[in-house]
Amino acid sequence: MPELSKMRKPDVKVVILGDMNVGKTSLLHRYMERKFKDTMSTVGGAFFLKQWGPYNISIWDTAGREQFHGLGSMYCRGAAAVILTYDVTNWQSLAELEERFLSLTDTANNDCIYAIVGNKADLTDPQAQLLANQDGLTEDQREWDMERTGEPRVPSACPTPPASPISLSGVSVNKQVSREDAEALYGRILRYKGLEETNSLPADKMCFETSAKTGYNVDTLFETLFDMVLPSILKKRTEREGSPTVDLEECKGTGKRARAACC
Ligand SMILES: Nc1nc2c(ncn2[C@@H]2O[C@H](COP(=O)(O)OP(=O)(O)OP(=O)(O)O)[C@@H](O)[C@H]2O)c(=O)[nH]1
Ligand SMILES: [Mg+2]
Repeated sequence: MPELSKMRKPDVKVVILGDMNVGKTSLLHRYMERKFKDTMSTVGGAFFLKQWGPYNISIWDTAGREQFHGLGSMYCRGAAAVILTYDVTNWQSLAELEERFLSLTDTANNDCIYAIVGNKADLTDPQAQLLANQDGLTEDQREWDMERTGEPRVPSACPTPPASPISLSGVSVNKQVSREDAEALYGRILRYKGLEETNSLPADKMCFETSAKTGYNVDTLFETLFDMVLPSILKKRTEREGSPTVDLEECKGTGKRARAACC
């Protein structure tokens, strides 16, 4: 763990919330370390620092266990984005977002962005089992090739998507939460926050289905959010430094491939 005094100062804060076991820590490992690895149920919270172009984004992983619930609103204080995570195979995990986690976001910034994320899509969606990348390789296969040869593998033939989840892994789990359910929750969150749907980011842009296991949609989720919090970063910097104008377009997406740093 790096010394606190040597750490870069975060420009903006993103928090990931949700019930225990939905895969919050796994999503962060997948994004920051490009790996799906064994996890322990999170105790308290953990903090990752991501360099995004010239900016530093802190991403806070939180514990879903009831006993740590009281810490949630502390982690959300000053957040520019909150990722509300559920498990697509577990209806209750979506319900918990509204019943238990939404009120924790009262301490977030007024212009905080909310994303709703259904994880474990690999258990219900054949596309997510394979990963959405064009070569059909999983992130782990790609990483392994790169480490071994220094080159990405050229696929010999275009992979044919499997007909059903059963033909891929032999595991088929019922999907309990549909995209429509998640989008309906997004609408209720906007109402809870007193925001007009017409003036807010649309539900279909803010609801994601991901798989920390295969990497499906994980980069898209984080990188979409990072682009969306740029105005927040720029506003904060302008307030701090008193600089009058910043070219948003110039800064946008500059760090797309920056490697993760974590503490
Ligand atoms: N199939 C599948 N399993 C997953 C996925 N993400 C996480 N898991 C598994 O789900 C379990 C819980 O994952 P965690 O990342 O520890 O969950 P968490 O939300 O951080 O849980 P707490 O820290 O207790 O709040 C682990 O056994 C993971 O291996 C996924 O995308 N697909
Ligand atoms: Mg965890």
